[in-house]
Amino acid sequence: MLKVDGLSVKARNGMLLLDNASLAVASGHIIGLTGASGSGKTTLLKSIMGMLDRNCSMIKGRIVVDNEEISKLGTKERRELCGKTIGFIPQNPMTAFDPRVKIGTQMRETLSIRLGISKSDADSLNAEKLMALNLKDCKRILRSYPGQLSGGMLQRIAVALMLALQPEYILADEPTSALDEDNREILTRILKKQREKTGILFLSHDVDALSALCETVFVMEHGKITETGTMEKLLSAPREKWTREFAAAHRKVEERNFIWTEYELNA
Ligand SMILES: Nc1ncnc2c1ncn2[C@@H]1O[C@H](COP(=O)(O)OP(=O)(O)OP(=O)(O)O)[C@@H](O)[C@H]1O
Repeated sequence: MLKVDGLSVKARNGMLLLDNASLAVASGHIIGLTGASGSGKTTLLKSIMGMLDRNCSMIKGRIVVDNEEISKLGTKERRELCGKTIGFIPQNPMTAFDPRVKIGTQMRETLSIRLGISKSDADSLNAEKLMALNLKDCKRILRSYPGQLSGGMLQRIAVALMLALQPEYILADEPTSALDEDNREILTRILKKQREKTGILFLSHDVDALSALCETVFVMEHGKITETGTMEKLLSAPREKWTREFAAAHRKVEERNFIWTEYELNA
């Protein structure tokens, strides 16, 4: 179980980025986290990863993974958890890779160091996972530098690496944001399958993905968890301001789609 317990994070300028936030992710479950832009979702993930910006610090609370309070560990021990115990799919895929090194080299080194496997085994595992994510041109991808690939491709490569590493917990920050419809569906299917052996914290504004994947969705506003429930319940009976607006916006999209479909049928 990965538990965030009463976490508060403050920036040096005095701004409270997280305010007594608590949630838990158990293996075999996908927990959703949504909320307005700037409400603190990424800060929560960075806190779990031990990757808070230098001008920010935890002022209260605990982060516990499988009964170990990881927020008490030093930087080096914390870094060792990255990849094997906790995997991170960042929101901006460009930040996931070193722009100076070819993708194939980065993936190979990550797997051979983290999993202790040979470079050729790492190459085969990488190719297999890239194919699973619909990146069929994997030879070219492995020979490319990050800047030669699209945002959507880099996002899927970050997911492929995560699948190869098989961490106990995955923190995914808007993993579908740069993907087209087909690839969003493929990723949703893969994460659903991955849930069997992993606990996943899934940050998203994508109602379809949140509904398809998450049993419980947490809503964050101004650094606080304000509301929790199934996506269906949050949309049909929202309590708090942001959730009400989010549900209303979703209804409008659905109505527009409905009108468009009717129009198409009558045209
Ligand atoms: N290093 C920092 N110093 C000061 N303020 C920061 C820092 N990092 C983030 N913030 C502020 O903290 C708030 C929360 O940011 P965060 O990136 O966690 O939000 P978010 O919910 O992930 O947003 P989005 O959905 O747009 O990614 C924002 O107001 C942001 O400007």
